[in-house]
Amino acid sequence: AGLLAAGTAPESVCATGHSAANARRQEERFRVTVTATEVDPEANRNAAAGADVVLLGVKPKDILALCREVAGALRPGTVVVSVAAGIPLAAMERHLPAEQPVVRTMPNTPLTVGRGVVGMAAGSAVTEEHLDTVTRLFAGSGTVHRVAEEQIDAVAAVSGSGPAYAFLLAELMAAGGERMGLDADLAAELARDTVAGAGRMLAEPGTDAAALRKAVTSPNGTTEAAVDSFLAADLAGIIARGMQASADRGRAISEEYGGS
Ligand SMILES: NC(=O)c1ccc[n+]([C@@H]2O[C@H](COP(=O)([O-])OP(=O)(O)OC[C@H]3O[C@@H](n4cnc5c(N)ncnc54)[C@H](O)[C@@H]3O)[C@@H](O)[C@H]2O)c1
Ligand code: PRO
Repeated sequence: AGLLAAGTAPESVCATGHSAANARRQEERFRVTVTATEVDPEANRNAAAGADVVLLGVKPKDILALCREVAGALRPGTVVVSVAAGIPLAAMERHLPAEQPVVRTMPNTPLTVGRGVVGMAAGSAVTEEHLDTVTRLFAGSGTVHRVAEEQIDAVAAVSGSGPAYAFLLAELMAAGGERMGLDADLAAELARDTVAGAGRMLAEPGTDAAALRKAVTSPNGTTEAAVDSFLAADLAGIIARGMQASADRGRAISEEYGGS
């Protein structure tokens, strides 16, 4: 969805997946070619053979097997792009032909609505031209940031996993509203629209989260009471520890699945 929103022509995309039924659904939804490995065991290799860019979107535990599967089909200049959390560039490079350009990315789901964020780190055979190609793929549906690979786990902790934190906030605000006697549907709608509206304000150029928060916080008013209560309960520490857990999990995935 993000690639198409960014302007990639549907007829230039060949996607693959396991299930034939799901492949048909995705073809209808996105108007791209989708082939299923349960019907054609060569689906991944055939898709890779014709591609300028191969985007690997499987679970981290499956990435290296997929690299081995498509390795023999890749053309020398084809850029392999991974979105997998935790899987190091060096591990993918070990399972692909020598000198294959590999780019490790950390995207997020708001790409599907044109407001995504992507962190991107370059493998050893990647040129500026390859990075420009990958940047163009994502840039129409979000912002793309080049980072050192050592920073990708931190990018995942902020922006890769980040949408879930905002959705969790909406869930918890809805539960809080219900607890105070609001109808469940009304509480959910108020919370959802509030998080979405605040996101829209943050998306305006030149805005600053702290300044927007202060504009809502009247001295000695209701917001101040809530914010003081959050901070007294160490919300800052809670968020920092959660983000550290995300980054730690990235490193653990590297050790679990990226070492061989
Ligand atoms: N969901 C996110 O917000 C997000 C953000 C950044 C990165 N990622 C990364 O995206 C990847 C996918 O995560 P997900 O949660 O979307 O998983 P998912 O299970 O929803 O998607 C994986 C897909 O890969 C298909 N698949 C598995 N093995 C295959 C194979 N050998 N050939 C073809 N298709 C195959 C599955 O059928 C499935 O459709 C992970 O590596 C994750 O780290 C996800
Ligand atoms: N989703 C993936 C995960 O939860 C990577 C960041 C967002 O592991």
